[in-house]
Amino acid sequence: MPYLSIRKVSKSYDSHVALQEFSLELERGSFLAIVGESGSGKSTLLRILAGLAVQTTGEVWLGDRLIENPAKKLVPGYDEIKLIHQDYQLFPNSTVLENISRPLLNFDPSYRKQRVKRLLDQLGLDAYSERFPRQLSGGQQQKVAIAQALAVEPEVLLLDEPFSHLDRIQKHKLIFELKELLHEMGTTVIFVTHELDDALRLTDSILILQKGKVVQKGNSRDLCEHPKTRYVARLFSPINLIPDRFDSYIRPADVRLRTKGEILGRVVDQRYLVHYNSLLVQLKNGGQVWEVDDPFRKYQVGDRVYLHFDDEKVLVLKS
Ligand SMILES: Nc1ncnc2c1ncn2[C@@H]1O[C@H](COP(=O)(O)OP(=O)(O)OP(=O)(O)O)[C@@H](O)[C@H]1O
Repeated sequence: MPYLSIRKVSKSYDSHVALQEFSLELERGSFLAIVGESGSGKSTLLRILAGLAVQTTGEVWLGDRLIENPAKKLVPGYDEIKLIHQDYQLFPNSTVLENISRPLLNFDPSYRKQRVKRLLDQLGLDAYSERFPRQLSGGQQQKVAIAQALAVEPEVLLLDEPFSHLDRIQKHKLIFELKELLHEMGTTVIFVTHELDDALRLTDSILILQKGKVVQKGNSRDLCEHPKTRYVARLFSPINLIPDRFDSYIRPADVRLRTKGEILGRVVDQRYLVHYNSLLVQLKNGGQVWEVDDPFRKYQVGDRVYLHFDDEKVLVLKS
């Protein structure tokens, strides 16, 4: 039986449709990442799911409970569903321990103490419990905000790009730690981001939003091999438009470099990457520039190269 059920939810601001009719069912304890560019409606959806924004149509159900929006509920939001976004607000004059304790003020003091101790331990914050937020790094502050949201043991955690203040290494470490912790707690998680790489570090279950509309849902392999739009294809790698063939594209990794052949070009740039060199090749006819992988690091700027690809690797993408 689906646990979180989103039924025909949509949102318009005057005549602007921020989210087209959206339906989704999630099992308890499952993880989903929603990937979309800026303005695609990700935050709008999460705020509706958390009961913090009024939808134009549709309903959200958690088990057999209807999630009421602020038009119906005097105190918006639910303890069962927590939303964390990048602009978390910690209490500046409270210590880490006090910040994490706050949501638990109405709980039994011994439970509160034990719960906060566990969260400090789980998020690796023990050493900082007596510090104030200003005495912490961005990553540590973000962990405190996460601990605060987890204090009441929400059943659903909605993550709205909460790691965007962190550098790549810190971010990936935190996603990894959080993934283990949330699986252990059995939390149902929806993570929205515009970075596919971040999404895939948390889960392989991906939904792509474009201009307020779901364009595709699946795992990374489905999406990479059978993208429905150019945007979905480009989340994985650049794509090169094939001359004289409508809406046909090829990925840099699917182009082979030869010294003889059909499509002639000249290498105009070369970048050293961990598994291959990435080349920019200017095509002779038309002057278009292709991005091509050179796995044997064979070619230099100025070299003439011929480009080959198998037809089965061609992606036909109309939008
Ligand atoms: N209060 C509002 N009034 C009018 N339009 C709004 C309002 N909030 C959001 N929008 C519009 O709705 C659309 C979706 O916004 P939303 O914030 O959900 O996108 P997003 O995918 O979360 O973007 P980002 O990644 O930049 O946060 C955008 O076009 C935005 O301008």
